Amino acid sequence: MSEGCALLLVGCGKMGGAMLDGWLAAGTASRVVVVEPSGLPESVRGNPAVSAATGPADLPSGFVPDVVVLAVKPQVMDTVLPGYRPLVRPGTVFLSIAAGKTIGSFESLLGADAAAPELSIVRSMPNTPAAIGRGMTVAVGNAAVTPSQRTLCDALLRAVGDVAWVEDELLLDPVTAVSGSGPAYVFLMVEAMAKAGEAAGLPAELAMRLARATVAGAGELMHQSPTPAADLRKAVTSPNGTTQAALDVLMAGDGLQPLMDRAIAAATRRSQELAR
Ligand SMILES: NC(=O)C1=CN([C@@H]2O[C@H](COP(=O)(O)OP(=O)(O)OC[C@H]3O[C@@H](n4cnc5c(N)ncnc54)[C@H](OP(=O)(O)O)[C@@H]3O)[C@@H](O)[C@H]2O)C=CC1
Ligand SMILES: O=C(O)[C@@H]1CCC=N1
Repeated sequence: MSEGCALLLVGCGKMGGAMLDGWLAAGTASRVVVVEPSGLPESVRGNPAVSAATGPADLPSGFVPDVVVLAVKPQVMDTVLPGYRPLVRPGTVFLSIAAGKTIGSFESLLGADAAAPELSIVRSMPNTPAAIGRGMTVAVGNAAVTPSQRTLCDALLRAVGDVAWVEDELLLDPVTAVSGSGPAYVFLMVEAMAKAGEAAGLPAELAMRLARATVAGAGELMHQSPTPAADLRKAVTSPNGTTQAALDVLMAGDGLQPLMDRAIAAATRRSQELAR
């Protein structure tokens, strides 16, 4: 279904660029036009399937995208999107990856009646492991999205990792807080483990090497094993051993859980604010 789709990518920074590499590697898009102030990223220069445009008025003549991927920052979406109104047509689906921006806001920015059957919009939230095909994306579509458009968007998102579809758009705020922003929390944990290792006497370089390898190895173990995370944790924890001593701190009433609860709540609130 998705073979050979024509794609317009608006914004090719960290996230758009990572996804573009995945689509080209998987062959999910056969023709891509990229609108990005810095031009085409290095990784796609010279690829005959990809061309650059400076804006909506500069698209190749006769180019009719099946999908318009919106990958600019939420803060500039309101100024950028109205320029793409002429692309609204029954066969084209708009696929956003922007944090916070709601389906309702896209409907008004694209200038179509919210009830217009031809304005197909999918709002999604990927994450940066998409760069290595190990992303996690959650998506929700409006009523106008046809089964084939949903299949097409699913194929694009699946080319860079796993995909879950939800019916309730409000879930996208906590989704953003958990999986969209989540990689940053894990990288911070590596930094914190390395710093704590240094404080305990390890040379800085060795501490960072241990922290990085441990988080990467534990992540890969979890990826390859169907065992629940709590059981993987218990398998490390010998009764009255070293892990137990650390977990008594991390799992105390003032340990990791209340901290994570606050962090996720703050990110969820920020996602809700970005909608305004
Ligand atoms: N980074 C992440 O982990 C994730 C990001 N997202 C979402 O992805 C979107 C992009 O984020 P991210 O890739 O991190 O940000 P980036 O800043 O790396 O990418 C956005 C790109 O859009 C470009 N841009 C600005 N104005 C225009 C325009 N008028 N037309 C086309 N391109 C334009 C920017 O160029 P310039 O820098 O020159 O302004 C920039 O290169 C955001 O909406 C974010 O919420 C979603 C999930 C995860
Ligand atoms: O920080 C942000 O707003 C974006 C959305 C999720 C990850 N990065």
